[in-house]
Amino acid sequence: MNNLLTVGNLTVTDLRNQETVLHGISFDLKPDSCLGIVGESGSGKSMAVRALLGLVNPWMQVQGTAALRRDGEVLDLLRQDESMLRTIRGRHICMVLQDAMSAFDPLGKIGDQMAETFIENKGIGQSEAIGMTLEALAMLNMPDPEQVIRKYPHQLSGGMLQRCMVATALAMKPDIIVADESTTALDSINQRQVVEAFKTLRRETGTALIFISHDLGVVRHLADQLMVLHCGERVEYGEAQAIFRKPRHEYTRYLVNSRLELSQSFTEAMKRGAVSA
Ligand SMILES: Nc1ncnc2c1ncn2[C@@H]1O[C@H](COP(=O)(O)OP(=O)(O)OP(=O)(O)O)[C@@H](O)[C@H]1O
Repeated sequence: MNNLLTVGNLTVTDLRNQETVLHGISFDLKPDSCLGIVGESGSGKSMAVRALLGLVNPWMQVQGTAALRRDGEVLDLLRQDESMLRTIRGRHICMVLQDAMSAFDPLGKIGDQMAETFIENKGIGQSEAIGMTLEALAMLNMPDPEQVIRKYPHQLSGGMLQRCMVATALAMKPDIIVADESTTALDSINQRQVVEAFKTLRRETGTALIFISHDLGVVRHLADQLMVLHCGERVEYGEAQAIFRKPRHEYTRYLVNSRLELSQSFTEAMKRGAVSA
C-alpha cells in the first residue's frame, strides 16, 4: 500500500439522537499530495478530519477504518488510545484550525507558545526552539518576527495569529498537515503568502496536505485530489483539475459555478504574485 492514509467507510453518528452526520465516506491520501475537501457549511468537512484524529465529543460514534502509514508500519487511527493519538497529532499529523484565537493561550507570549510546541515534539532546547520559531515566522513573510514573538495573542490580528498557527504546523514538518479553513480569515494577499508557504513546504519536505475550504479558488490552486461532501455524503471524488474542468455531480457543478466567482480576488492575487515572482 503506497497511500499515507487510507480511509474506509468513515461513519459518524450522534448517539444522542441517532443522527448520522457522515455516511460511510472513503478517501486516500498519497504521499506528497494535497487532498482538497469542499462542501457547504455543515456538509461534514471538519467532522471527517476530527473523527480521524479522535477530536470529537464522546457522544459521537465513529466507525470505519483509517490506515495510517507511519515509520514503516500501518496503524488504524480509529483504534488507538488517547495517548497514542496525542503522539500522532504532535509528530505525524498537525492540524491547523479555523479559529486561531482558541489555539493560543491568551496568557502566554506567541513566541514562547510556538517554541514550547517545538521543544515538546522535537526534543530540542529553548534557544534552538526560539530560532526555529523565528525561522517559521520568516517563512510566512511575517514582518518583524523578533517583535511578533514578544506579543500576546490579543495584540495580534486574527490574520497574524492564523499565520502563526500555520507557521507552527509547517515548521513541525509532519507527514500530514490538516488545514481546516486555514486561509478563510485572511485577505487575499495574506492568503497568497500562506498558500505559497504550503507549496514550498510540500516541495521541500514532501509533507502531504488535507486542505478543507469553502474557497474553491484556493483549493484549485493547491489540490491534486478533490472530495466534495454534501449533507455528510461523498458526492464526488477524484483528480482535482478534472473535477474542476468537468464536474459530474449536480452539486459540484453548483459549487464550481457559484463559488469560483467568489474567489476571484485570490486568483487575481496569485496571478500578480506569479507575475512579480
Ligand atoms: N459536536 C457535535 N455534536 C453533534 N453534531 C455535530 C457536532 N459538530 C458538528 N456536528 C454536526 O455534524 C455535521 C457536520 O458538521 P461539520 O462541522 O463537519 O461541517 P463543515 O462542513 O465542516 O461546516 P463548516 O464549513 O461550517 O465548518 C453538521 O450537521 C453539524 O451539525
